[in-house]
Amino acid sequence: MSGGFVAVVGPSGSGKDSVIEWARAALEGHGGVVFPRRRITRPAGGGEDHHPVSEADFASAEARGDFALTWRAHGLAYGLPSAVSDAVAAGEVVVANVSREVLTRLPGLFAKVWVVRVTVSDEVRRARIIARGREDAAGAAARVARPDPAPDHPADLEIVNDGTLEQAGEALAGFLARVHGDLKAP
Ligand SMILES: Nc1ncnc2c1ncn2[C@@H]1O[C@H](COP(=O)(O)OP(=O)(O)O)[C@@H](O)[C@H]1O
Ligand SMILES: O=P(O)(O)OC[C@H]1O[C@H](OP(=O)(O)OP(=O)(O)O)[C@H](O)[C@@H]1O
Repeated sequence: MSGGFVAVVGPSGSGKDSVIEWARAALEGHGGVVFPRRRITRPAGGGEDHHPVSEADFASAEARGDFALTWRAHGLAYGLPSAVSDAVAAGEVVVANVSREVLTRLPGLFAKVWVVRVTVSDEVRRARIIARGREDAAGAAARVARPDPAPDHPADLEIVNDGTLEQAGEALAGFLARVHGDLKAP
């Protein structure tokens, strides 16, 4: 039985990484739901526990076929390791924060795909990006202004992250537990 891939998408600052981290901690020990570290050409830090890589190392890894999925945005390269494909093939549910640009590619890569869209108002987003402090003022403004590259793509779950992180995290954790349970159902 194959598993599937849960794409967590949404504009910068909507809370994707925070909600994923909350769900990861909540599902610790649950089994069958995995949260791979993204490879990003960005130095360590800034909230997400990603795997920082240089541009050169990213390009070599991409050429070797070390990635299940790659994309570029914000002047950075992002990749998910090829172990993600193996995990899905082995029946696991893999959860990752990805660009909305890759959504149309996912059904060609994984047996099952679910899309979780995280949203919040532009005012809240702007304030959260600035408070996060990862980007300089220009970088933060560019993230606020980036248009949605896939505005009409449907989602299986929408999380409006305008309440507490716990509320949003519980929504994702509950969805992941359901999806995983459905895969196991006879
Ligand atoms: N529900 C929430 N309430 C308050 N702050 C939040 C909430 N969700 C996320 N944040 C904060 O907003 C900022 C952006 O969240 P982040 O998870 O980095 O978003 P994204 O990955 O979508 O860019 C972070 O500093 C995070 O701590
Ligand atoms: O094409 P988009 O849907 O706009 O997304 C572009 C990229 O930005 C986000 O990552 P990143 O962690 O760098 O940014 P964020 O945390 O500010 O969203 C997202 O996960 C994508 O990798």
